[in-house]
Amino acid sequence: MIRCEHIYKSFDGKPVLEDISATFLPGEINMIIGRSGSGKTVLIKSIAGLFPVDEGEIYYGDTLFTSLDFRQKKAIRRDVGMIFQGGALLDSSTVEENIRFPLDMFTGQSMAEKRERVAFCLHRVNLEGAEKLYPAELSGGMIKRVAIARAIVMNPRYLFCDEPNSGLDPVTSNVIDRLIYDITKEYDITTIINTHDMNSVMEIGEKIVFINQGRKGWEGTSADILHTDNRALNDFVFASNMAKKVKEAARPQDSDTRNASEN
Ligand SMILES: Nc1ncnc2c1ncn2[C@@H]1O[C@H](COP(=O)(O)OP(=O)(O)OP(=O)(O)O)[C@@H](O)[C@H]1O
Repeated sequence: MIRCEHIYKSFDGKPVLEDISATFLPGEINMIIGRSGSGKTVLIKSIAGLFPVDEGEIYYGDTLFTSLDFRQKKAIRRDVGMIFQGGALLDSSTVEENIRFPLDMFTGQSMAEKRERVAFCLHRVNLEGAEKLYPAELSGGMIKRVAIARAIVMNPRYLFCDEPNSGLDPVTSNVIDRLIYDITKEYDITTIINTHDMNSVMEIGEKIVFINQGRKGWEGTSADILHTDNRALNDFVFASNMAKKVKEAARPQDSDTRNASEN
């Protein structure tokens, strides 16, 4: 579990996050949604410890992460897997070297042990046999799968994904979503995903936190989103005509309501 209490963060005096509190549970797909520039990336990077917060507390389980020194934070980071926009693979390293990187950094395992673990993770993301390929030889969907394999190679308890579907077609996006969902359930990971992809929210989202101009605008389940009165959230969710039509189709017709109350 990860818990944020009253997080504030500003850059050069400009507030970006104001009074954000939220709890993210293990074994669940927790999603942070909001418009471009609302502060999602700054929030997930603050939670991951990549940005120091100005005020507030972040707990990993019972551990107050924000009070730890560098060495103690590094120990917690062993339990964290991250997937960044674009995949963030090392272009001059093979798939195997990219996935092995956290093992090289954090463990004293033998090369045989590391190879075995890399092979297992590649199998888990359906990329067996891709060990010797370079990132330039991979499709966008394959790059994301390698990034997922690298993120899970250390058996993380926490998984942070910043726009994991950016640049992917809808079908490949669904494959990546399903993979992240399955891994989260399989290993009981506390997964936090930043997205503005409403399809992902409805497909795999469980706990949703809506950030509006740096503040928490709403939180609830993906099912609740369709019925909220929150204006800013509705403007965000139903920005596309297709989404509006889906909502209208889901709404009971006036005649249905009348019939129901008459019966
Ligand atoms: N390192 C930084 N230095 C200064 N300002 C920053 C920095 N990182 C982010 N910001 C500012 O913080 C605000 C929120 O940015 P952030 O990247 O968190 O938005 P976002 O919701 O993730 O947007 P998107 O969906 O487009 O990725 C923006 O105004 C941005 O310019």
